[in-house]
Amino acid sequence: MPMLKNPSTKYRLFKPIDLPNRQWPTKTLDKVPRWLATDLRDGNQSLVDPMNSEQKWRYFEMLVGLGFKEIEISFPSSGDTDYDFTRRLVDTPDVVPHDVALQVLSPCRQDLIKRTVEAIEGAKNAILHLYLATSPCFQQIVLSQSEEEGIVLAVACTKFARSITKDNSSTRTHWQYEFSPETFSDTSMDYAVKICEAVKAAWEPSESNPIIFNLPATVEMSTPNVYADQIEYFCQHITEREKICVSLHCHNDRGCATAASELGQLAGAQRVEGTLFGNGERTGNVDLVNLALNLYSQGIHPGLDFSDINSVIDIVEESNNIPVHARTPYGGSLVQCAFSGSHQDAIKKGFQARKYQGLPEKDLWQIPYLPLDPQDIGRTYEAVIRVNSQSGKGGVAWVIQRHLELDLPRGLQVAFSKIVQREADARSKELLPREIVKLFENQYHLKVNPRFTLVDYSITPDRSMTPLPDGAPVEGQQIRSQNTQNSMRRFDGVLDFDGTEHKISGIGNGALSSLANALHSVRIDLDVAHYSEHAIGSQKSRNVKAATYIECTAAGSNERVWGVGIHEDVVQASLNAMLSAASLFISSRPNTPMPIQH
Ligand SMILES: CC(=O)SCCNC(=O)CCNC(=O)[C@H](O)C(C)(C)COP(=O)(O)OP(=O)(O)OC[C@H]1O[C@@H](n2cnc3c(N)ncnc32)[C@H](O)[C@@H]1OP(=O)(O)O
Ligand SMILES: CC(C)C(=O)C(=O)O
Ligand SMILES: [Mg+2]
Repeated sequence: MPMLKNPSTKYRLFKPIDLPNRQWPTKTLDKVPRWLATDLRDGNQSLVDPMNSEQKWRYFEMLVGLGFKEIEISFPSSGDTDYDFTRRLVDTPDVVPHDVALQVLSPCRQDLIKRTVEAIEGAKNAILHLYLATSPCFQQIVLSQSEEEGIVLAVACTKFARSITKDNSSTRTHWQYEFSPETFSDTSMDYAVKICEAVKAAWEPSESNPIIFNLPATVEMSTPNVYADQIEYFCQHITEREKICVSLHCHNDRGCATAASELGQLAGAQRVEGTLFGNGERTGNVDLVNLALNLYSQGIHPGLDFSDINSVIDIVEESNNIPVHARTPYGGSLVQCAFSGSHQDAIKKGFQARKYQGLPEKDLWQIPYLPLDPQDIGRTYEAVIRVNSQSGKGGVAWVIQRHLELDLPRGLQVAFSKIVQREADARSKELLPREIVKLFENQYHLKVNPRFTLVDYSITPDRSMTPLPDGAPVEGQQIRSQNTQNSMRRFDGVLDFDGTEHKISGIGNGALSSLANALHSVRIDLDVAHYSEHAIGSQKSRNVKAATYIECTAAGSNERVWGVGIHEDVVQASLNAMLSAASLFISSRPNTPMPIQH
């Protein structure tokens, strides 16, 4: 068995900055940032097979449809695909809405900046984005550059960029400028501020057209609070703050990109760069769906429309050729779904309370275990509860309720859930709703004929006032009274038992009890212990039926069986329920002698 090596000489604890008066911990995230989607650049550059022009086009249209106003569309100097795509977007009328700015990225190299500007020139609104790494690690290892040389290069490139963009008198574009001190989160804060001051002086931003300083956690190096400190430090120390838009660009190496982006906003950032579902280099960029819906589920509209999240997922998955993980916040296929019994029970009670109990703030979403209403992102309640061997009665009852409109009484929930549990254990897999419904219909003979069926019957007032035979059931309070004047009823009928007909008759104080009494003659001695009913179907369509549930105890034993009957006629529904229980009873006792032939 290999042992994880001692890391203490190989890796270092990240050294936090000293920020004694930090303000961000007491702030609340209640503002919507400027969103920048970099799926078509940072996301795209990390794919095994980068998107082709058609895929980029479709993705771009989706981003616009979702409401993004700033979209990083390409790295035009990387090659023809990105360059041509950029030009195609710029040159095709009516594709880019007037209020959408197209962002393009270039390294600090004049030839590449020139090509980048050529690609985007003519766009109504463009953001030219340059990057240069500022951490000691990158300066020493990658760029072979001193801090001073870095500043000189950044300033020279900014001035060059300026000369061919906003200072170019023939430009048709409204230019914004973004500078990213790449690897900001591993940079000395004083140096980060210093290089940005120099870039700012070179660009000369205004309040109405601020420069964007995008402060990336190019590689996530620390806990999110440290990143927030760095952002607050930068915001405190950079001058002319009103001419600056501070932007975040968090990667997810430690799995904290969402937290870092949220805390970074508390620390003063106004803008967030990321991708849908967090595609991007290595573990990805911050997930903008996550951030946006975090705001939404706090009652703040993020300005992005994820009301049809499944369509978004389809396009993202097809374009990236990477599946959205089932546990991805909000979007994952299993995120609004519970398998475990106690979660299902709580969710079911939550929906019941929402429907039936006038909760104090009736519109407020208060469903246990579901922080967001699945319908808000275009999902239904159907799959909120799914059933496997970890599930309980509540989950099973939910499925039956949603698919058959049956509100099973608690005892029946318990009884049926045992059957489902057995089946799920035996199969070691999830039971689909249609399989659960079929189990229920088979168990209670809703579709298949019960072993007992009534070929013919009549229920008449018992004028003979015959005394009740021994053991004839007296219907309980919950049993519907059939007659107030003469409480006794006589049941006469022909019963088919497994293909053989039997004449039966009995007396009781209602239809149900007279049938139960009549069943004595075929050696079925059942007492009704529970009876309940409700209507199903819509009153409007006049397609209303009665659903009846009875629980019977076998005379002289503790055995209990449930029966379910559904019929347009309420009396027939209760007789069906009785026969359903009787069928279950006889099937549960393989050694029961055949009923007496008449
Ligand atoms: C953190 C980020 O996501 S940054 C964005 C990264 N995205 C991409 O790289 C995708 C597109 N890239 C490309 O198509 C290519 O890498 C190009 C066109 C930019 C450059 O290609 P090449 O000239 O072949 O250079 P190559 O990719 O091998 O190496 C990068 C070079 O740029 C230098 N470099 C790296 N970052 C920067 C920068 N921000 N500014 C200037 N030069 C830089 C490196 O030091 C290296 O220089 P060297 O050749 O003198 O050692
Ligand atoms: C280009 C920059 C912003 C980048 O993608 C990063 O640092 O991660
Ligand atoms: Mg990045």
